[in-house]
Amino acid sequence: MRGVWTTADVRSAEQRLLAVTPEGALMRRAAYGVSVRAAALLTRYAGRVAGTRVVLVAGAGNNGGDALWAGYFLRRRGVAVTAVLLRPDSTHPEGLAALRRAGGRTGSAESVDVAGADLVIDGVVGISARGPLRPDAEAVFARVSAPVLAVDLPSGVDPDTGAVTGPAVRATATVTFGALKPVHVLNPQDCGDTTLVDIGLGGELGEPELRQLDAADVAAAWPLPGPADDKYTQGVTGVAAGSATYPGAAVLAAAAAVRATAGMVRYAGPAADVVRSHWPEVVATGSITDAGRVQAWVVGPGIGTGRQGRDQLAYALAQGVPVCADADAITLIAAHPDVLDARDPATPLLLTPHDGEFARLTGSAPGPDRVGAVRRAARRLGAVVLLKGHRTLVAEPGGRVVVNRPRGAWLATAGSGDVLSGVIGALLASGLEPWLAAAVGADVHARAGELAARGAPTSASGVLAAIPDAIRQARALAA
Ligand SMILES: NC(=O)C1=CN([C@@H]2O[C@H](COP(=O)(O)OP(=O)(O)OC[C@H]3O[C@@H](n4cnc5c(N)ncnc54)[C@H](OP(=O)(O)O)[C@@H]3O)[C@@H](O)[C@H]2O)[C@@H](O)CC1
Ligand SMILES: [K+]
Repeated sequence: MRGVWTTADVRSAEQRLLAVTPEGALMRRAAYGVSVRAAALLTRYAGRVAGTRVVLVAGAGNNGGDALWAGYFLRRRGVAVTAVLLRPDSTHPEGLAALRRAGGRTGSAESVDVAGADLVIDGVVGISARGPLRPDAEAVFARVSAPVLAVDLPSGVDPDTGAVTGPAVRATATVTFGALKPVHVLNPQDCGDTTLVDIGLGGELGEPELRQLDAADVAAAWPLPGPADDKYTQGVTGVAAGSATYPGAAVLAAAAAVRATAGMVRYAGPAADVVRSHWPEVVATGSITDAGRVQAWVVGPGIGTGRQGRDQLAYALAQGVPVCADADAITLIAAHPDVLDARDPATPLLLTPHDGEFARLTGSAPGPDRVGAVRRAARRLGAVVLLKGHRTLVAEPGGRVVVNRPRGAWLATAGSGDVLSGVIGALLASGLEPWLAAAVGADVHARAGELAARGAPTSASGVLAAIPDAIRQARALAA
């Protein structure tokens, strides 16, 4: 599992490390990492390192200091380096002296040939950033046509939320130090390809703000049948979804549960005949009260927001097994919070809203601080909340949050959410703790979307068909 730390965490860890490190050593280590990445980008985009032209854009703080020191290292590799000093009177003195010593030049925003650079290094602002790019820096970046390497993070993007509220740098690549910060996982579009340079912070960092699963985490969590298992012991998933008029959600959610584990899937609802005809391995009945015993319920996709859906939800919540409430079930909970009274508080509940459902559920849209919003919702509802989005987030009431890895936007297709809830339901039934079931389910769902799409639009049925390959992929990468 990869950890992600807030700027406050990183700053205090840095303070402790600085106290026991020779003056300037951390910055030089960080800057050397920037210069190595810069050289790789120059090789890729300009075909060489020596003889290329690099422009540094340096602000007033240590981020600018990093850029200037990186310029010093690049000078030693024969690169022509010019620094635009946004705050000439408060530029990092040692960094500036080092750059000048190595033969680097400096100039004002107007005098430097920014458009002629082979690479631009953004050292405007780092973890002390507040708000968008200021007009002087914005004017410089408006003239940039070369690739941009961001020092620590793209300036103008909020380090702790990844939000962009005005002009900001869009980087080709980012080099960060010591720890990933939220911006790198919440806004990878603006960071480009992020590399982490170890400056020895590891031991000083506490609990991470966010976590990201690796293939190894997914493979380790994925339930595998043992020699003593039968169809019941692997967990029976119950699916209450769809309607006679709209059976699609029922078919997709039940089928996803079938694809996701080797155990048994029961379906209960008005689409029983359609589900059975598509997936004969599903044990289907018309009414949830006749469904028989299950180890987890998926309730909601396509059940409607009327009396029948409400009864199905209340029944599932009263069975003492984990419930994944999706789609219409979320709207029902938002409209009738008392429906949750049927639930024993010890029974895990997992909610999977998109932004609109989240707003209905909590009374306000997630806003720019999506991590804060989902964490608060999980705490208040006493439930695991999976907030869908380009970056899917999973929060548990205790405060831990997992952020999904980006795998393209192909999953934004009708019925995709039904597939996700089926996968998560199967994992819940197998006994995974709900937070992990949601995070692992979202990971495999995203992998399946990527495999199904392979560069062209796909459909929920395509995602469904790719689930086994997605599981194989995660297991192979972890092996
Ligand atoms: N500590 C360490 O050991 C190490 C630190 N390292 C490096 O230091 C960086 C943090 O440096 P830092 O704390 O000096 O602040 P930094 O981010 O450069 O900001 C400077 C000033 O900019 C301003 N400003 C704010 N918002 C702005 C905006 N939107 N647009 C423009 N300007 C804006 C604001 O001042 P203001 O103008 O508001 O008074 C702020 O004080 C870190 O990201 C990493 O790169 C590495 O070398 C590893 C070792
Ligand atoms: K920066």
